[in-house]
Amino acid sequence: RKKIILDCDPGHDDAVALLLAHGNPDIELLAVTTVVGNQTLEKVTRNALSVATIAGITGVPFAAGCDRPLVRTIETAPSIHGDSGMDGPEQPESAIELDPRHAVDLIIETVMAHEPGTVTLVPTAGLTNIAMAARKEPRIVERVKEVVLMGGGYHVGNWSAVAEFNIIIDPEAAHIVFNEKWPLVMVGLDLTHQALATDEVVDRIAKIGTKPAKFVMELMDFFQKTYKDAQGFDFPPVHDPCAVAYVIDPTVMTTRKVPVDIELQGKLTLGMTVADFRAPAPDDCHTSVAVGLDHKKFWDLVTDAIERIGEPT
Ligand SMILES: Nc1ccc([C@@H]2N[C@H](CO)[C@@H](O)[C@H]2O)cc1
Ligand SMILES: [Ca+2]
Repeated sequence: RKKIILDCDPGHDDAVALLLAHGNPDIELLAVTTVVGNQTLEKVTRNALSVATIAGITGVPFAAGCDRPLVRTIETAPSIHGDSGMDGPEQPESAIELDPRHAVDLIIETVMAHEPGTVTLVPTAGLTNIAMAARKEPRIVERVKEVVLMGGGYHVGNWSAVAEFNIIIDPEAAHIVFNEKWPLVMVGLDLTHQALATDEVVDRIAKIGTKPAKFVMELMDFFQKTYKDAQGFDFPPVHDPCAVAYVIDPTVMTTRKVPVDIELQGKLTLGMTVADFRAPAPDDCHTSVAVGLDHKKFWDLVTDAIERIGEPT
């Protein structure tokens, strides 16, 4: 099974990523960590524990991490995720206790406790925790199997004309993460804007008929409304589970090996993930970007995972 640490900011799509990681039999979820992003750290952490309660996730440590970016001020996304960060469904009170460790320490300890080259980091939020972990314990960089992150976009932005939210809210952290020499797959908006929760997809999920399926339905209903109002999409792109799907089955998408770096100075381009498609890619290129999604294979993975979760509570 593939061992992963999910670093997230639930977030409607983070919640689906967590359900996919929990429900898919090929994934061993070693730890879940939260970071400020879609909403404040307190809110996204509460949301993560709510999802764990609904999905019946036990025996997996959940730890909260950084409550603000490395340098800049906090910027959240209530226009998309609402005031709670996961508006739409009723939120259960969670009985799950947070791990007392800081997320950065949980990430470091988990990576160092497993064989080199066996743990994949799956960030689906700003990269503050990941950058801090690499600075506090540089040995994790060569020990991690790979970083598969939802973030960025080589031709698409959503928080500025050319920058994606997870990158631009902490561009200094992203610069650190993209410039460490670990293998890194950027699952950016170019890919995730193909992962639309169409009516057909939502109907498939509704037919599962369990509480977790109903929870996802209510998430998608809210997400569809805000994505329509805020970004003019007919259906919401469910970004974060695309990163988990790649870890499960890399054939779910095509990728290109290209150098990527993060703009830190540009007035118009701050936070842009600049990908250099000029051929040939340097031999020591450690970054790839996701290009084309197999939509059916992706949604098959998501609906299968929700079915496997069943009715845990
Ligand atoms: N408009 C908007 C802003 C932030 C996000 C969150 N950031 C990433 C997509 O930009 C995902 O991880 C998602 O949780 C999605 C839409
Ligand atoms: Ca997210």
